[in-house]
Amino acid sequence: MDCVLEARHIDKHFRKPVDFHVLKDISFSVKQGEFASIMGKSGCGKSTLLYILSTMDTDYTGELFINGELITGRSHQTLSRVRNEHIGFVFQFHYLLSEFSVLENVMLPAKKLGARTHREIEMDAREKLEMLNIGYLAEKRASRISGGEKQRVAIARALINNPTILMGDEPTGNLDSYNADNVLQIFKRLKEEQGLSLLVVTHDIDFAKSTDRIIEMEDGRIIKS
Ligand SMILES: Nc1ncnc2c1ncn2[C@@H]1O[C@H](COP(=O)(O)OP(=O)(O)OP(=O)(O)O)[C@@H](O)[C@H]1O
Repeated sequence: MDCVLEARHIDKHFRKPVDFHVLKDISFSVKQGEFASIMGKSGCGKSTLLYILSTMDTDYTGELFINGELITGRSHQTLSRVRNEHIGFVFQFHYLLSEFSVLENVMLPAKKLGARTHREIEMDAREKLEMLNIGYLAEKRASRISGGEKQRVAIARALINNPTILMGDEPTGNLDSYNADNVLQIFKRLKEEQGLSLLVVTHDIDFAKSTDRIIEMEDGRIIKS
């Protein structure tokens, strides 16, 4: 598989309260094992684009391919399957369920997919936590761990269905420099050791410089990639 994600002429308007042309003819692709970042001034359309690329927003023109499969115009059921099977997502805020244990949080997306037994999922979740050096947190309540630990748990959760591509919207935006670097090193390891593809929106120039490629946006367009 060559390209894990391909955007062709993605265009989007927000119609309310007034017409606003937020994305203008966006075309680019992410290759297998590539770690790309998206940068650009606040309001240039990064999050809007990522929302489309992660199949959560279907209100656009153009074409989106994930793993070679045309995603645009498909049913909600298909989008949900593609999202669960192929895409891991890490946000600025972790959105862990605070009343559940770390292990339960990581297992949740795999239980939703329903392709494996509880035991298989639990073993995999523990392995993912170990890989991120937080195996010792498995039984803790998600509300009782630090911000940096929460983000690593969110990464383990994003990896539980073995996605083809990991997308992040400011995944280090809420972290101090130590924990931000920790997340960056984890992403680089996932790329190098597992051939994972990553696409991350960031405001952090040092983070972006550590990725394979910086896609620069301005006023709804890609100006450099
Ligand atoms: N639902 C909406 N309706 C109208 N305009 C919107 C809507 N959502 C976002 N916008 C506008 O679209 C533009 C792009 O927003 P977006 O959140 O994609 O920018 P961004 O580059 O991710 O910004 P930031 O770096 O601040 O997160 C902004 O001007 C924003 O105000």
